[in-house]
Amino acid sequence: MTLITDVRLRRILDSRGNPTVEADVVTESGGFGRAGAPSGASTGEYEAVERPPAEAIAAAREHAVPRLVGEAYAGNQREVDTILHAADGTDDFSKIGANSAVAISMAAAKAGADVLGAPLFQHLGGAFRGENFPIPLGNVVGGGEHAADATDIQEFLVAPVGAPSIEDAVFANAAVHGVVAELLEERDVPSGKGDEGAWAPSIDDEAAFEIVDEAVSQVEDDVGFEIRFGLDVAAAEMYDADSETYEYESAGINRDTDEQIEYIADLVREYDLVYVEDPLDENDYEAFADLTDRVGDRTLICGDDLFVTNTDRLTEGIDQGAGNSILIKPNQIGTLSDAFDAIELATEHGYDSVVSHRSGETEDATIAHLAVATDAPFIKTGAVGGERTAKLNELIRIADDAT
Ligand SMILES: C=C(OP(=O)(O)O)C(=O)O
Ligand SMILES: [Mg+2]
Repeated sequence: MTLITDVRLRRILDSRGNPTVEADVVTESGGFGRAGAPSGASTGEYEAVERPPAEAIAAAREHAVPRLVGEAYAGNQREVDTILHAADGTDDFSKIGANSAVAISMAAAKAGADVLGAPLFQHLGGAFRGENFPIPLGNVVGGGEHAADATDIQEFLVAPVGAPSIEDAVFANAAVHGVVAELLEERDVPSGKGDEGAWAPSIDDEAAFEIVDEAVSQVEDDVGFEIRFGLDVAAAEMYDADSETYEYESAGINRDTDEQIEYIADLVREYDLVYVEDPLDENDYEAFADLTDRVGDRTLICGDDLFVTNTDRLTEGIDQGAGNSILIKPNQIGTLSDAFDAIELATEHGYDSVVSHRSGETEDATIAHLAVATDAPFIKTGAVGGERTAKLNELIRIADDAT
């Protein structure tokens, strides 16, 4: 029934207006799945390779599609993903492109679920999933590679840790996003939005901390449950290897590695941060381990560019005690099976998984299902904006048994 009979690939628009890959997978019994590849801007050095979409599509049509059509079963995700690896033949998807690979992998999963008549999260995670929901991390202020002339820290992320339901959590994040706008207006600070829909004002990080802290407190008082916040520092983007310092341009400060560790540890204590992603350079496991040692008992130290959803890099991190959580971006590694393996390895070793969007997104909501299917404690997918709410609203639908 789930034998793949057609794979179609096309270029579509992503949220930045750039082309990306969309895949359709059709099965013998008429099952259908469609998925779009996201795309990063602050990409990790060790990510699987995203090829220009036209090239990725041509290469996948030549090398992968013939191996799938009439040969593979969409209901057998491992088989599909193994074939994608074999068709590519490299260890970083540089031949067919991780963008083609991930779009086909996710579309096959959806086609498999369609044939089975099961929601995607259940097809991926089994009958006992669907009760637990991830806490959504919502980006409300940001800069870095996602907006020019804004904060040095890439993302200020709201975490409604005490929300009684996913619906309450999603609306709390949107409310904080709204209050941040009011506070910016009160201070006469004009602001556009960055790539992920967060406000991107021309302020330094210190001012952003004040504003987000105040907005979180206001909304916490309104909703009556605990809301905290966290960061994606995206420190690899600030790190200058020549001077071996982290460059905070808006504040005009450079910090060496010890000072960076101290600074982040102080922020964790001062703002009771619940989450800190990529506080240090993507090559510095040792510094990650040092920071984890200091504050890992009170916050999540998450590796995004550090681990790139890669089990080899996660294994190195586990060995060194670097971080206590991993960001999971399926397109960083190329297939859903690889993303699952990273989550399983993390769980086995007490690392929390944070399933994540990219700054360039489509309406695709696979990551919402992936988070529920794997019982991930957090999902990072923005707070507002159509390509972000596609995932948040899908979580609400999953909770309502309406997917
Ligand atoms: C979502 C992120 O941004 P990008 O997709 O640009 O890597 C991130 O760094 O976590
Ligand atoms: Mg990141």
